[in-house]
Amino acid sequence: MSTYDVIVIGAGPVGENVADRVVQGGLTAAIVERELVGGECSYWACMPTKALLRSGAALRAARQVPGAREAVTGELDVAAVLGRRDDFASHWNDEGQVSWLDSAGIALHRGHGRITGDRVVEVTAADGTTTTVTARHAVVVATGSGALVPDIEGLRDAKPWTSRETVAAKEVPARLAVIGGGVVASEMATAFSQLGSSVTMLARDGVLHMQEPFVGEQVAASLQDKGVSVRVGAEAGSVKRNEDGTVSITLTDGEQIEADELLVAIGRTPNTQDLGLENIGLTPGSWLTVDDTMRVNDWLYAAGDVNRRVLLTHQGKYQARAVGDVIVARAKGEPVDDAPWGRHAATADERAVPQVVFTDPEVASVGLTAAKAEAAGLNFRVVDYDLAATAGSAVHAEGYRGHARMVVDEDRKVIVGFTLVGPDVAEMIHAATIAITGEVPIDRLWHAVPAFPTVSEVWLRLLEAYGR
Ligand SMILES: Cc1cc2nc3c(=O)[nH]c(=O)nc-3n(C[C@H](O)[C@H](O)[C@H](O)COP(=O)(O)OP(=O)(O)OC[C@H]3O[C@@H](n4cnc5c(N)ncnc54)[C@H](O)[C@@H]3O)c2cc1C
Ligand SMILES: NC(=O)c1ccc[n+]([C@@H]2O[C@H](COP(=O)([O-])OP(=O)(O)OC[C@H]3O[C@@H](n4cnc5c(N)ncnc54)[C@H](O)[C@@H]3O)[C@@H](O)[C@H]2O)c1
Repeated sequence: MSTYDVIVIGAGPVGENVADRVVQGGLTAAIVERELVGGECSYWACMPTKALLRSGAALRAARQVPGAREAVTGELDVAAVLGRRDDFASHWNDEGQVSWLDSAGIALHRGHGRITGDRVVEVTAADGTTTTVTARHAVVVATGSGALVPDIEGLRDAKPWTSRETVAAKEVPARLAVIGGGVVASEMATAFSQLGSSVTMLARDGVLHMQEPFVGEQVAASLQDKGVSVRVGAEAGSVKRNEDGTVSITLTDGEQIEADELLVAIGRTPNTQDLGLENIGLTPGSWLTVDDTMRVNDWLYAAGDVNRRVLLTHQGKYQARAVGDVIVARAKGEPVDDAPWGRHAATADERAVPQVVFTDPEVASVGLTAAKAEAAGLNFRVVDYDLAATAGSAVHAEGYRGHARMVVDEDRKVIVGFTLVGPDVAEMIHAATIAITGEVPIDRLWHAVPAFPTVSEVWLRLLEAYGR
């Protein structure tokens, strides 16, 4: 069969969810994938990175509780951690996800997809053979993103690691240098220092600087405690891979840093370079601009990383649910609900994006930072509280250190931003996501009583500090 109702290019988490939603809505769908079904997230990003980080976090947690601490007598078993990572990456084999596609009734075309005309996609398989597939209703681009490598002298020739090589590393380098201070840089500096690397982080613009300022301060301090050299403001001027395999990085101020491997983690570039965008009047290599239903034009949609709205799996999958449903509605001539917070609009992309950074301490945030509330021109108030002052934190871990901030829209009396930094705060953020998405009035939140003694008691303390 070469004609389907919907063709999805890219079988990452987003593409898979679009196709599933479309089929559940009664249409036929094919997915085109050039590498592994499951995409970046399954094999080189979310899952394996969290597996690399979790063992160190569990060890830290045990060491912070007297009684458990005494039971921990050794160090991390590096081989076991890497083995667990391999399991989480399904040993880079996509059989499991392919059988899921099968069971969901989604056709798979393996190969590189290129758009050659309206609703037409040409698929080039690994052996060079081509197939043409046509969509009756829509083509959805869900091709994701790749690592951005900047034009630093000698960098490309030095064959740096991107997130892919780092996440899939078979051995732990003795010395790892990292260019970047964002999410990948911070998580991988945490993971590799736990695994025994001596890590130098060249954080030109600061550590996690897009978050509230106290986040970067606490994460950088903790990385330094682990022996990571955090060099805020340092910029690589040139890079050279030496004959003995080591890497020399010369900073713009002339200082030289030596390492065994170099990770470049300075952001992403869209996978649209060879997608045939020129055949439909769009620019190859550009991010795809979409409306709130992920529509590019009357038959083309783009969801996930490739539209640059939010580069996170859960938010891309949320977009996938909206776009899958809206394609079905439009195909069947049913009403489209694309008003803010409507079923077919990805409104939360702008108002309530949760993110967890799995550093030690963890960072969990949703909605606006104070800086973003200021930039949006809101009349807002910031309320801060020390997480270590909750009874739950003292029980949770000795020497618990953490912080919470709530940003309140004073005109509407609702929370518009919430940030936590502290050990194991990841699971606490969904309460804030619900408060922001539900626009729960502060007066009503007063009646949401946190259980004692949990770290969530910070909600009560923040509301008291706010003036309830
Ligand atoms: C190191 C790292 C850690 C991360 N950790 C997290 C995390 O903990 N939580 C989180 O929410 N997000 C995390 N992210 C972000 C997350 O990985 C992405 O947001 C997510 O993978 C985007 O999904 P996607 O389906 O849009 O794209 P992808 O997962 O990139 O999938 C796109 C797919 O399209 C295929 N493809 C591309 N072009 C073509 C073509 N022309 N023809 C056929 N197939 C094509 C690719 O091979 C790929 O399989 C992390 C990212 C990185 C780099
Ligand atoms: N836990 C998670 O949710 C998770 C984990 C990893 C990655 N991700 C996602 O993957 C995406 C990519 O992560 P990332 O860390 O590559 O990007 P990022 O945008 O988080 O951070 C990039 C950092 O590099 C800096 N930078 C930019 N250009 C530079 C240059 N030339 N030299 C030095 N520094 C430079 C930026 O100031 C920024 O601090 C992110 O958008 C993130 O959301 C999410």
